[in-house]
Amino acid sequence: MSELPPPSTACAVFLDFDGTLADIAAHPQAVTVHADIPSLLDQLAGALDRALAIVTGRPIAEIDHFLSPLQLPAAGVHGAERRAADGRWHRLPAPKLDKVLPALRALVAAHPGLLLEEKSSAIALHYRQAPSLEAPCLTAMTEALQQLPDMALMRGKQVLEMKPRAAGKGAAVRAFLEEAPFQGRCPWFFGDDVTDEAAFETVQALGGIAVKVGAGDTCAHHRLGDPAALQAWLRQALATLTTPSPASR
Ligand SMILES: O=P(O)(O)OC[C@H]1O[C@H](O[C@H]2O[C@H](CO)[C@@H](O)[C@H](O)[C@H]2O)[C@H](O)[C@@H](O)[C@@H]1O
Repeated sequence: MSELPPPSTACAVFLDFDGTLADIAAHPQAVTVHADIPSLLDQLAGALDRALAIVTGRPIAEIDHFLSPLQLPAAGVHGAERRAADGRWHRLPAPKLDKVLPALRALVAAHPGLLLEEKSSAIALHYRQAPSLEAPCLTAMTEALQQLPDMALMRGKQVLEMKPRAAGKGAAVRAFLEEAPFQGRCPWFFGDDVTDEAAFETVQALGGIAVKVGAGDTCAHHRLGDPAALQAWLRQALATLTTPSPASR
């Protein structure tokens, strides 16, 4: 791991949400975002010519809710949906999740500790409140996957997620980087989870900076301890980018 270099106004910043901008909570809706985060992100985006985006497994609508009133460029559902900086939406075709939902709903109904998140193009089966049920959850998701060959299984933090094979955080970052205001900038990606590794690989292959937030194996060359450390870095980055250099005073 090496020390983070100072940011410059030529960066594009990409931020994961859960475990990165916000601490992990007992339930997906129990997450809280520090009160000054929307304003901080808005100011930082301003210093970067708006080249700042959220790249998350959640639907973009949920990110808008947590960061309200701020609406940033965003990739949601692991890249299955994307709102570009010009406000245009890009969505992969919705998979036929109806084929597998009844069996997964039945599993969750039989075990109140489990939680099923039904997204437009993905399904997340959470077992944070019932960790002993990880194995049956894996069996159920593996069986479901056999009916949906265009979907892939990912293991997140106490969650098993099924998302379109064509969707990924690396591809989402590449898509942003083909468009203004991201194009031509040095990409920085901050994430905490195995689902962020594809984005880490992508930005490092492009000469950018990958930052793992928290513990765990990673291909990222840089690390911050936790979401609080990221928030401190964001505040420092804003100060660095908005303080005139001595030469320009
Ligand atoms: O890509 P991310 O922004 O990191 O989103 C990944 C998944 O995060 C959420 O689940 C995780 O966070 C929850 C709240 O802290 C926690 O309760 C859960 O155990 C974690 O797995 C979210 O619910 C998923 O939809 C995201 O895909």
